[in-house]
Amino acid sequence: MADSKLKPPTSKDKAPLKPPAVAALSISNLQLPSSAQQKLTVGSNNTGSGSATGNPRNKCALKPGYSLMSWVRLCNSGDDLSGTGGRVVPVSRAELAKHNQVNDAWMAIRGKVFNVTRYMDFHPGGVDELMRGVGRDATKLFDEVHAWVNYPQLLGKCYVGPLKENVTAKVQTVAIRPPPAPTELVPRFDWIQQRSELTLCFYTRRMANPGMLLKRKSAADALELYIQLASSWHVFDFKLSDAVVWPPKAVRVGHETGKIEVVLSKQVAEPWTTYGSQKVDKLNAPSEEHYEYEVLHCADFNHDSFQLSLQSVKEAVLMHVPVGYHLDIEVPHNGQLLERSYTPVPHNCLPSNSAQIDTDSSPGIRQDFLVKYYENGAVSRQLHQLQPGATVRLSLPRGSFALSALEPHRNILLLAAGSGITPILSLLRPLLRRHTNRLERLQLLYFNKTNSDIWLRDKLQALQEADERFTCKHILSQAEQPVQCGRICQELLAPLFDKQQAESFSYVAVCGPTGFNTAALDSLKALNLKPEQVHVFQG
Ligand code: HEM
Repeated sequence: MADSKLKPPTSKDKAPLKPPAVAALSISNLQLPSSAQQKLTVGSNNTGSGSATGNPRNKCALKPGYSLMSWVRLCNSGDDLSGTGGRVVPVSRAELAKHNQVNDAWMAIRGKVFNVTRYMDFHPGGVDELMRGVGRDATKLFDEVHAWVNYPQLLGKCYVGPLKENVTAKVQTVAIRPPPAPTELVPRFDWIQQRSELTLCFYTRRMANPGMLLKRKSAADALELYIQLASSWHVFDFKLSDAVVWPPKAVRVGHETGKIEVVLSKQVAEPWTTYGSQKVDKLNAPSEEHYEYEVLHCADFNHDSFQLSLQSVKEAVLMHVPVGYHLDIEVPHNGQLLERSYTPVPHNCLPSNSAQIDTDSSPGIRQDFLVKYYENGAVSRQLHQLQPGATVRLSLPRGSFALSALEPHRNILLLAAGSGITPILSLLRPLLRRHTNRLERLQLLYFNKTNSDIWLRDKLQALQEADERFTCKHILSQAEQPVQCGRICQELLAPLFDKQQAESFSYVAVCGPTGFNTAALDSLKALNLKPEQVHVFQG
């Protein structure tokens, strides 16, 4: 009997039916899906053009040392892969055309220019194929070959800047976004009302970890709501029966239930016969990728960090960031735009002395950050100088953390170093409040140089006292007694993965600087943890 898997390919087989295995890779969080790794291991030993996945397409054998893992390492090495020294530089088409050599290769995809010079030898389709797209807008070509490839993540560190005069490309971002897979979830809408309130409800899926962006419109009976599910957006454009008060009275996003509720006060308290009407578009992403925010508060937090609280200008948007996702803060400097990723800090984690500032503003109108100040860090230096009222821009939520991946795990270890604590903080509450497969143990090992570098010690201590399942251990590299002294290494972690122990950890989330993340990943691999048991956030 013929094995269908071994059948020679037909031209139909070449159509992009392949599951987007590569899309699961995240540079920003260093997570390697097992399938991607396998593919690479085999691919790098191949001599022909056969595919490691058994998918007989035009994949090339990669030279030793040019695996996907090596690319991830290079991306996290701090090397300047974009060649712009971390600056975002707008690029004209004429300028783009000049970078068309193998040793100087730029490429535009969906209005963004990437320097792919260092990626050449890592490209699974080979150098010659990649060269077909350099020096020009390669969006169409890229999509024809492999629309599913998650290039924003793979090339995140190669980003040069936006392609100038790129109005059409911006529109294309919306239009060309790969259509959702047939199984893709579409949020279900429902509504309920009281005399004075209207509640809009959206049901996604358990553990969907949705993001949300609510936009005020000029008319008081209209609003736009965008729901983010992984990398896709669903847009609900509402025309309500009557006027409502902005901002909403409450917004609730259930991490576990996947349910979103937006509670609006009616301007006139009376029963409505219907909520109004809405148009849904499941392919569109918000047309704007950045939103204006003004500084509410910028004040030192400890000897080398500060708290930055931002509020949407004119309260125009309300944003809920999915657990483990980050926002890019864009700040102008000398005619250029500097950008860096920061994970917002949950309100309940903020130092209590910041409570004087506007704590009651509707959740999501405000975003709070703890920022480490680097003497040579252009972005942190700029942000530190901001006065209340100054404006910056925030991107849409970005990331690829899958909360659902943690659902089967009841013993979870968190490894954080320095300011890498911020994405970890966003996990604490959702994990401890999880009802399904209730957590047994959540342990945080928090690595710092000295005591004075520890962020939010009191808050972590209070959580430990409030919930016996949570423990936090501080590990200092320049220790003052009596805390534990050390650095991340296999010996330190080994006892936590002793299979003889009933409570050995089965999942680890890591966030710190590159060196820390790499050391953690190496140690965890040596302790036989599989890629799907580890998530690394970029520090
Ligand atoms: C626009 C010019 C490009 C061309 C003509 C091209 C061509 C190809 C070809 C022919 C393959 C083998 C296809 C196959 O497996 O069937 C391939 C694979 C691949 N390319 Fe490209 N490529 C281009 C740009 C890029 C860029 C910019 C990236 C960076 C993110 C990239 C990442 C990949 C990856 C990850 C694979 C493996 C895909 C898989 O396993 O399914 N390519 N490419």
